[in-house]
Amino acid sequence: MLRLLALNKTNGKTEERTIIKQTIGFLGAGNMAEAMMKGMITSKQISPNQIIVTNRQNAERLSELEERYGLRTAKREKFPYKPLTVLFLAMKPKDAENVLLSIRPHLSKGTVVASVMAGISLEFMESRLPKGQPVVRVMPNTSSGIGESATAMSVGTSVTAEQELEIEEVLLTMGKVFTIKEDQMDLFTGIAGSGPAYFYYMMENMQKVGEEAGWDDELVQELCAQTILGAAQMVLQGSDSPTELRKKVTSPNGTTAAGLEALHQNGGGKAIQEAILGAASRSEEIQQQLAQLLKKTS
Ligand SMILES: NC(=O)C1=CN([C@@H]2O[C@H](COP(=O)(O)OP(=O)(O)OC[C@H]3O[C@@H](n4cnc5c(N)ncnc54)[C@H](O)[C@@H]3O)[C@@H](O)[C@H]2O)C=CC1
Ligand SMILES: O=C(O)[C@@H]1CCC=N1
Repeated sequence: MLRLLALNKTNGKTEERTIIKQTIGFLGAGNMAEAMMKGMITSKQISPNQIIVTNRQNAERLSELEERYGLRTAKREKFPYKPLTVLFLAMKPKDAENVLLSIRPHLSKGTVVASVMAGISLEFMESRLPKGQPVVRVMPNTSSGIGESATAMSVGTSVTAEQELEIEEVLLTMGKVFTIKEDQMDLFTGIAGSGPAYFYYMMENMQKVGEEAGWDDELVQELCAQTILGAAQMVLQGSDSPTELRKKVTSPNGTTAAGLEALHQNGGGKAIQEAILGAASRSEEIQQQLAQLLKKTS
C-alpha cells in the first residue's frame, strides 16, 4: 500500500499523520460528493490535488468547488479515468445504469469503482462493468464534511485485500467506517445514511417550540445542537446504554417523565422506528427495481 508517514505540528504538539497517496475521482458533484471531498481534504491526509471531480454539465458548480477546496475538476467528456485508485460514483440512483455503461470502456482494472448510491447493489454494478472490475458499495452520510460520518462499506468479489484496506483508509478520513455484509446495507442506510435528517427534523421541531415562546432562534438552535451532541458523546464516551442514560435523566414524577410520556402518547418511539424502516424499504425497493432490469438483460 502506498502511504507515507509524516509528522505534523498541531497546537504545539507533534503528531503522526498518515498521508494517503491515492488518486481519487468523483463522478457527481452534489451534496454528498462535496461533503466527502471536504472531509478528505480537511483531514489533511489527502491533498486537494489528489482529487478530481466532474458532474453532468454544471460548469459553475465545478468552478465553485475548485475555488472552495483547491481540488481539480474536469469536463465530463475529458474526465481522466486511467490514473485513478478509486472512482466514487455520487449521482442519483436513477442515473446508475447510464453512468456505469458510459464509464465501462474507460476503466482500468486497478481502479476500484465505489458507489455511494442508495440501493445500487454490487451485483448490478458488476453486471454493468467489465468482468473482474473491483467494485465497492459505500454508504456515508453528510457529516463526512466534518470528519464525523458513520460510513458503511461492502466489497465486491474482485476487490483484493489491499484494495479493501486502501478504500477503508480513504473513508476513515471522513469518520468511522463499518464493514458490513451487503444485505445489511438497506437498514444501515435507514439508520445512518438518512439518519442525520431525523435529528435535524427533531431540532427543527425543538426550535419551533422555542420560537413560539418568543425565544431567539439562534439561541434555541445552539441549545438543541449542544443537547444532542452531549447525549451522543455520553453514549460514545461512556459505558452506559441509551436506556440506562435515559433512566438517569428521568426523575420519578419529574419533568422528563412528563416529556417522555407525551412522546410515547404521540407515537414518538414508533415514529422513529418507522422512519428507519421506511428509508430502508425505499433502499430495498430501488434495489429490487434494478434486479428486474438485471433479469431482463441477463
Ligand atoms: N445526500 C446524502 O445525505 C446522501 C446521499 N447518498 C447518495 O449519494 C448520491 C448523490 O446524492 P446527492 O449528492 O444528495 O445528490 P445531488 O443531486 O446533490 O448530486 C448529484 C450529482 O450527480 C451528478 N450527475 C448526474 N448524472 C451524472 C453523470 N452522468 N455523470 C456525472 N455526474 C452526474 C449531478 O450533476 C450532481 O452533481 C445518491 O445516489 C444518494 O443515494 C448517500 C448517502 C447520503
Ligand atoms: O435520501 C437519499 O436517498 C439519500 C441516501 C441516504 C441519504 N440520502
